[in-house]
Amino acid sequence: MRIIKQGETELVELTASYNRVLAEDLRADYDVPGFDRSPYDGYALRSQDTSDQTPVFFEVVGHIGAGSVYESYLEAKQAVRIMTGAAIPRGADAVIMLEDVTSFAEHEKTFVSINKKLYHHQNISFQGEDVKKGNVLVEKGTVINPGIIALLATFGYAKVPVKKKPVIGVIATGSELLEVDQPLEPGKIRNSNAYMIISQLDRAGAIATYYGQLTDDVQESLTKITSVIDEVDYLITTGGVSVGDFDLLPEIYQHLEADVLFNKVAMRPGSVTTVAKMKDKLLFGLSGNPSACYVGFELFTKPVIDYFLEKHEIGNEKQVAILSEDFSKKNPFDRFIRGYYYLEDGKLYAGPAGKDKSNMVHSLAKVNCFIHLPGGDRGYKTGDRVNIHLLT
Ligand SMILES: Nc1nc2c(c(=O)[nH]1)N[C@H]1C(S)=C(S)[C@@H](COP(=O)(O)OP(=O)(O)OC[C@H]3O[C@@H](n4cnc5c(N)ncnc54)[C@H](O)[C@@H]3O)O[C@H]1N2
Ligand code: MOO
Ligand SMILES: [Mg+2]
Repeated sequence: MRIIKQGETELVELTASYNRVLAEDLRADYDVPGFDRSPYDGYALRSQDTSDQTPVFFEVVGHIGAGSVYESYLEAKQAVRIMTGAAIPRGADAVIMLEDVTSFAEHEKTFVSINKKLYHHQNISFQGEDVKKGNVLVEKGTVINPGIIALLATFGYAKVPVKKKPVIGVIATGSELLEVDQPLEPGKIRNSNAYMIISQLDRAGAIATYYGQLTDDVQESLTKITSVIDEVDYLITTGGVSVGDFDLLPEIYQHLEADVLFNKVAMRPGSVTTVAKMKDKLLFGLSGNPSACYVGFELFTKPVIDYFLEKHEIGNEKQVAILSEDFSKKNPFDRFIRGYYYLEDGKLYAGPAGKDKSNMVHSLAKVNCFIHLPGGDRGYKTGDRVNIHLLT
């Protein structure tokens, strides 16, 4: 976090601002409502003229819908037929609903008979009762949701200042990899990590640029990384970071003269997660194992994206849940179980989303959280309270 940069601001159309990160405080530059208005279809009148002892007849002197204004001043025993959202006429201090009056005509004038005492300010939606001018309504760093879109429109943001998305390159490494449209061959597998990461990047609010897959060849990898590094803010590779004969990333970092910040993490899965710094760019060396790759991204890349976007919350939201299954095997390292959380009877539970091995892919389909089990000399039991990281 200390060495990474934060992104710039750009203006986007209001309709394109959903899910983006607000780059400036959203401040009210006028009261909402901007004028006292009627919350009902009815008649605006002076409450002092009403009575519950005897019916009072009011002359209907005007008729306004939302968007129109009654220009005159309302006098004693006068009423203006007014629709929901229309400005309260000057002189009026209350509104009676249409259902509560009887209207009749006499000498080409219209009257309403009212049999009810209204109080001062009854049924008025006041200027500023929703939003007061000058208030900060949404702080910068907030992800824009549909409600915020409504506020942005209310305050005239045809263009919205949002944080620029980081551009993050994705490269898959491994001579065993086939592209998704290729038929299977002996010993080979389809590259799933790249597409998984591209969608994780999308979910995290970044722009993914996919540079394809490379074989385990130092020169090929060096050429590729060098040629694309200037196009991106950060670069993610998957595979080749462990200690195997064809795990070439450590050597590649050396050739690139990248500063390896760490190349092992005391956790499972994702223990091989490596991060190196090259000029002002970070190179994320995520594991080739699908589950380890997924976890490495969420724990290490996602927070960097959040920071770049200057979000309020860095990293995934944490909660405490009740464990729904035993994890009796003790483990010296912290584990991040690919989990599934659910609410039942008002309580939050979490259990494994499938088999918990770092080389497995099936459990990722159901995962909506990680269950963080700190390493130590004991296992965990059903009913234990555990921290979870929400992924939704
Ligand atoms: N002697 C040791 N062996 C291993 C260790 C160790 O500490 N000592 N660590 C293990 C752990 S933990 C992990 S995790 C893996 C990490 O492997 P790499 O990051 O080097 O990844 P690869 O060797 O390239 O591939 C591992 C595995 O994942 C498959 N893979 C690779 N790329 C993709 C992709 N794009 N889509 C789907 N699957 C992919 C690959 O075929 C391998 O099966 O190392 C352990 N070994
Ligand atoms: O990185 Mo490995 O997945 O710890 O299993
Ligand atoms: Mg390997």
